[in-house]
Amino acid sequence: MAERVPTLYEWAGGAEALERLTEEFYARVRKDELLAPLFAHMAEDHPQHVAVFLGEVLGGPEHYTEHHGGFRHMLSRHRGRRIRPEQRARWMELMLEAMDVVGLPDDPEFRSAFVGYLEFGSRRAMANSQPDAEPTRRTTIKKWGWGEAPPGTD
Ligand code: HEM
Repeated sequence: MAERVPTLYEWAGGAEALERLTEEFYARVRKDELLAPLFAHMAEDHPQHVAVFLGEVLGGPEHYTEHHGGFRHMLSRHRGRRIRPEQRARWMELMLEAMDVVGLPDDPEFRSAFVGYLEFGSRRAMANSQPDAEPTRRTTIKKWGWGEAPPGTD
């Protein structure tokens, strides 16, 4: 029987690896002139909550849905923030740096899948943060997988 393909969450190193990622990322955000103003009032546990959210997206436990208000709560935190394209681009840049610094797996299969999600999520966050954003029908967190290149792909 074929072995089960690990989830992106498992491959990344689980909750602990994602927490290291978001701690490193928000340390950079706090010092960044484009992003710091947007996050000036974030709670102490914001990095940890985003790690839990990402874990759920990547196929880990559904703890953001069960304990942190779920998809609609995440949406409400972006609403009205008017994220600008250059802020989104910087957000991606700092995420990519943080991934390398904390040593997330750097195989092409994992990175392309994870970065694919971050491009998707950050563009959705930016769109939903505009004052004229269309209401979102989705109520549950979207899951992300390996896409075209699961581990072991030639
Ligand atoms: C894949 C992309 C993204 C994900 C998964 C994500 C996830 C989240 C989550 C889960 C929260 C709520 C945290 C909580 O429950 O406490 C949040 C809040 C927030 N996000 Fe995002 N986000 C993304 C992209 C962005 C981008 C691109 C920006 C801006 C450049 C942004 C700005 C914010 C801000 C300002 C908050 C509120 C912070 C506060 O509480 O003061 N997000 N995000």
